[in-house]
Amino acid sequence: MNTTALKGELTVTGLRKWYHRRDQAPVHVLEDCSFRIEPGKLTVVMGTSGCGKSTLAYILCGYISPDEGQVLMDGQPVKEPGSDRIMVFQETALWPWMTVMENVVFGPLAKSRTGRDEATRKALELLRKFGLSEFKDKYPGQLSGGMKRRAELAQALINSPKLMVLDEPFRGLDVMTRELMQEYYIKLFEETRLTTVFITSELEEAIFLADRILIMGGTPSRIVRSLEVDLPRPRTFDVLATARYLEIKKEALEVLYGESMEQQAMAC
Ligand SMILES: Nc1ncnc2c1ncn2[C@@H]1O[C@H](COP(=O)(O)OP(=O)(O)OP(=O)(O)O)[C@@H](O)[C@H]1O
Repeated sequence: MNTTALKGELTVTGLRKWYHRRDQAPVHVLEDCSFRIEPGKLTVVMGTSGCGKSTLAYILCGYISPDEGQVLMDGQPVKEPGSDRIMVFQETALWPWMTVMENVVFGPLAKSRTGRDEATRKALELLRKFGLSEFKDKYPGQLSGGMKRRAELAQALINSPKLMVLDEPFRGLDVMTRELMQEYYIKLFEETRLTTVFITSELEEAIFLADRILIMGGTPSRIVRSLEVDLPRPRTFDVLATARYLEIKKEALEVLYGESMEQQAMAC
């Protein structure tokens, strides 16, 4: 097992976040939002659209600050972005004018943490793992959606982060490609046990990947339910046909449905 399994623990306490906008009413997104992310585990965060999932992800990575509360990673306060916390966004992060290889080695070379030979060696290893060896000299515009997502994962992992935060990384992919990406990702996670926070609005994807699902709810939002996903690992799509999967799905649906009804009632 990789040593990262022992790192990346997050303790999140009492987060409050408002967005202040010129000439418009401020938006109160998070209130008293507290939870723990266990090291070496894959935690999925779900919630209705606009409840503040991306806001939470930005705070965990130090891109924005909460108005109140704190995030500790391995006991240290998170106050700014750092290369030990990597975020993979919904939108592509590949530079279109660079080849796949140039994109993947860009981070370590820019920070002068690694020599070019070492960065190239690591990049080749990651590209092989993601089935992209033959595409290393192609430009992002020459890749399919799934290939771009895999190249972005390689681009993120080359920095050896302690924590990976993925914000709906497979949104917009067609169903088959999305399933393939889920398989790639679960294999990668089970091999590395890199502490992961994975945001998704797809319940099947959430249960297939997760060790635990945190459901956000309320207005402003907080974590309203934590569900253990005690399905066996290594995990294959066969788990989706088990009685335990259906039990977890039913429990999650009840909470998500309740939250969505509450949101609609408030909007009326
Ligand atoms: N920079 C900003 N300035 C003002 N309001 C913002 C800003 N970013 C987000 N918001 C508002 O904060 C709320 C939460 O947004 P956020 O993107 O975090 O939610 P989300 O759950 O990730 O949404 P989705 O599921 O649709 O991606 C929304 O009402 C959004 O309009």
